[in-house]
Amino acid sequence: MKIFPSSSIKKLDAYTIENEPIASIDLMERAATALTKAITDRWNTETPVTIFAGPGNNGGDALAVARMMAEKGYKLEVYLFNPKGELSPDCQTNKELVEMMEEVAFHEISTQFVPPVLTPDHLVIDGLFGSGLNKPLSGGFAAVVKYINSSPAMVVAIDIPSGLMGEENTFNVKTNIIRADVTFSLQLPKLAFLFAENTEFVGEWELLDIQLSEDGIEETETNYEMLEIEEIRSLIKPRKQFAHKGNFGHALLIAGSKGMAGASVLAARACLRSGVGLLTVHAPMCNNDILQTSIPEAIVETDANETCFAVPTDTDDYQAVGIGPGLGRNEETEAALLEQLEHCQAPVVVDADALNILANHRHALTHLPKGSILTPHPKELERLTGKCQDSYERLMKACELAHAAHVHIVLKGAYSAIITPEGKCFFNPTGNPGMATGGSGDVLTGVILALLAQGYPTEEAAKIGTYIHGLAGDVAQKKQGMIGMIASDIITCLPTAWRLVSE
Ligand SMILES: NC(=O)C1=CN([C@@H]2O[C@H](COP(=O)(O)OP(=O)(O)OC[C@H]3O[C@@H](n4cnc5c(N)ncnc54)[C@H](OP(=O)(O)O)[C@@H]3O)[C@@H](O)[C@H]2O)[C@H](O)CC1
Ligand SMILES: [K+]
Repeated sequence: MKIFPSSSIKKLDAYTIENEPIASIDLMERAATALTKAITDRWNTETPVTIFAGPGNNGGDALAVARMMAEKGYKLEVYLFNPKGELSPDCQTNKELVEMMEEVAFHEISTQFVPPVLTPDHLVIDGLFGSGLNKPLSGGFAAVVKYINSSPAMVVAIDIPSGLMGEENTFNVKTNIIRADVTFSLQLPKLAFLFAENTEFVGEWELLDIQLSEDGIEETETNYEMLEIEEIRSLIKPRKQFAHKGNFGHALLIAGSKGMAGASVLAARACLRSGVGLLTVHAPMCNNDILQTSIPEAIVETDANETCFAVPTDTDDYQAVGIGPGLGRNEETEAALLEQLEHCQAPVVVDADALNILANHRHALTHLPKGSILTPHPKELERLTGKCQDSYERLMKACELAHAAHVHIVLKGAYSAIITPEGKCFFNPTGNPGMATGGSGDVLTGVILALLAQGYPTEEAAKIGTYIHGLAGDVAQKKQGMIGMIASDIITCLPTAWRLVSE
């Protein structure tokens, strides 16, 4: 599913209006019908409703919703803010329609605004500004937003909370943004919904289909997309009847140190549960017995060092390498890692301590093996790129890094982003907060490593791996609950996740 910037949404509206064809006012009617259904499905006619409408089409939507809800018997009060004495044509039309309705208490505000009483029983519908917002709110509009935010009422935002920009909010005035409980967004999600710090404004979000032109969506370019199960399913290669383990690659995992054997065990198990033909784990001597007993399916190759990765190994026989989980960061390991990366031909998944070491040796980032993937969480990314103020800046910096280093990046978190060297970002919808637990990242490394070893192109390996990892987390959450689940449960649920997308 594509995610468009506000400018493209305007063009898409225009495309739909011209090519469906549909009159602009009828498209608004369609949006309002979907909004009214979504709102009236959740709140009954007993709910006192106060609607705040702005001068543009977001306000037009709100006024049309007011009319439709009044027709259904809701008790409504409507405030239309028109400080410039100028409304968009469709907003004007809907104003005239709602003004005529006796059952609606309608107020048009040009200067003085006496705020209505809002109780915990009230539902506020925010239709002040939508995708047409072009600067942070200030003055009278900011005062209205603050009033709504300070009230105990439930707040539903139309399309996007008023005051929130669709993409970048780094320099926005946070106190002047509506804090919605629910956002009913039209057709497609906005990039801003995917950033953790905007949850306080967006609340729960739901998409409403208003049948914008499919051709228009198809033709309009964007760098942002949400992954969907159909795409992932189409990428997974079926196994041939006469397949043997040689067809599914030999992966090398370089992981673990004294006290951190667990990270290597988790990554190795996840790799084996993701279809790899063979797996060798390169580990310090002290972890040999642990690995041999806990993962009989893996081959163990011991490092010459007792406690850490210290001697690079030959990677010629492997189709992919995973490096980093539980590796530690001592000097010997640093040197070994840099040398290992320099001489490796196979694509590498670089995670955890390997990323932290690279942060101290950034020059090494620019000669990583072709097809490599970095899997940082936000802190690890910032060690590589420098501090970021918010998720948008972090995403932009990750894009710059992917471009400069010619690597793919999986920026982990809710809606993990898979970033290509060309600057495309694919957001992952699977996963849940139960996965925010130690070892969860090691599992992802193992899954992606398995896919690279099986010969999946880098972008596909990153997309499938991230999606499946989240899906396994969702299956685990259903079984164990968010609080009780641990990283091993994600591995246990990998087979179910694979079946869900491949059968
Ligand atoms: N396809 C769809 O998604 C559909 C969307 N609809 C709805 O339309 C809005 C977008 O409507 P638009 O008219 O483009 O924009 P807004 O309603 O958000 O606001 C535009 C007006 O707001 C003024 N403005 C912008 N920023 C500020 C600000 N910081 N302070 C004060 N005023 C501001 C702007 O005036 P300018 O003179 O600055 O240009 C405009 O007057 C979308 O979100 C949906 O809700 C359709 O109804 C159906 C299809
Ligand atoms: K809004």
